Amino acid sequence: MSMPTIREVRAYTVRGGGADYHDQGEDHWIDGQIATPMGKYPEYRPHRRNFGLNVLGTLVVEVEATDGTVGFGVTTAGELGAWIVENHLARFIEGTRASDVEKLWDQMFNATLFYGRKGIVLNVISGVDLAMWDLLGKLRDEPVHQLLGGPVRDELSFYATGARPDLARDMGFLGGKMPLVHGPAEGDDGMERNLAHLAKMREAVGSDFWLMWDCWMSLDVSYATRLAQRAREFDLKWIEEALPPDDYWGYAELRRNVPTGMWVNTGEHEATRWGFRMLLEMECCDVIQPDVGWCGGITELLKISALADAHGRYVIPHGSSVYSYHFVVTRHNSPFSEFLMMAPKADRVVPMFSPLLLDEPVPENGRMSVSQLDRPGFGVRLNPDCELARPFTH
Ligand SMILES: C[C@H](O)[C@H](O)[C@@H](O)[C@@H](O)C(=O)O
Ligand SMILES: [Mg+2]
Repeated sequence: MSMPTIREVRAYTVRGGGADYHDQGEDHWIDGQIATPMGKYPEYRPHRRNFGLNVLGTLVVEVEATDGTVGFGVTTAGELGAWIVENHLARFIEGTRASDVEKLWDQMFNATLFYGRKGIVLNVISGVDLAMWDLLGKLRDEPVHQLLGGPVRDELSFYATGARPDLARDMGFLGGKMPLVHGPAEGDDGMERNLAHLAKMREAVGSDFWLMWDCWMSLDVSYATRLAQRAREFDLKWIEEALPPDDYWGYAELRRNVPTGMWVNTGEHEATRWGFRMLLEMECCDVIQPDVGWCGGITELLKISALADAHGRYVIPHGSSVYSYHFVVTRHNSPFSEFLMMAPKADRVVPMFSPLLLDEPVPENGRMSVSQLDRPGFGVRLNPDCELARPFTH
């Protein structure tokens, strides 16, 4: 088969869930009080929408091949991302061979280096890259996991992220990762309240269930060290993203400080092989957690993962639903996956990118068979009920 080229790229935005899963209505657990780097300002403490966690919205990138086949990818980037795709990246995408993902990635990254490197530009590059892999799978009539070398196991197993690990246990998950509620600005009282909550959850779930804390970049080395040491009593499995992403030195120190056996995990706000090289070479963490929609897409995640493997580290991607599943199932050093509980009360399993995608598989009893991923590309469709806007055209 001769490989078609890309005829057109289109960038759309959509609000309310989807890839910007923090873009939820009121009373969602994900927007309750959670420790954040903005928690030192009392007015921005009660919920994260206050300081604009949901400002970006979802970016949907569609790539249409000359034979009419359309691939798409989603990420968190909204209008800003749409502008970058339409006004800058389109020149590299259109006319490229649908299988030339490496060359396209290299061109997009190098052409944006003067204002990119991390953050929203890498989200956008990731979105385009996911669209290209989806297209390639559809053109070859194969799931993306086959394009990546094929599954190394028959099923995926999941831990749940949400406010109710006690309910996640009953739903069959391996463990529950809770948001830390109180940050350093809330002093000793906040520390005691965090520990009391962990104690209560350990009591509720028993001893054979993982419990973790997601600290969402909110702590400093001293607070995180004290928290981790005191959490040992309650068998905390890992402490996640305890520090700001640029504090590689702090992570290395924290990793030396935590009790033996407790993991220090991080990386969901890190990007590219160079960012992860810092985390790995500086021995910042036990597990890296790249988000395939933010770190550079599948093309870059393959490199990050190989680097982690050479350092003897697990790669447990952050969220990202099918975009993660197709990758995780092909890697020996990705033995389990995250599932984000997007039901407002974290009391039932709903698709992670709801309502944007149709056919999005979800775990049952904490597991998912690879056969649920056996559709061309990433195997999902855009929900026609979600109103897409195309703010810019080129
Ligand atoms: C619960 C955390 O604060 C984030 O909302 C969560 O999305 C992320 O950090 C995660 O690891 O899933
Ligand atoms: Mg996290």
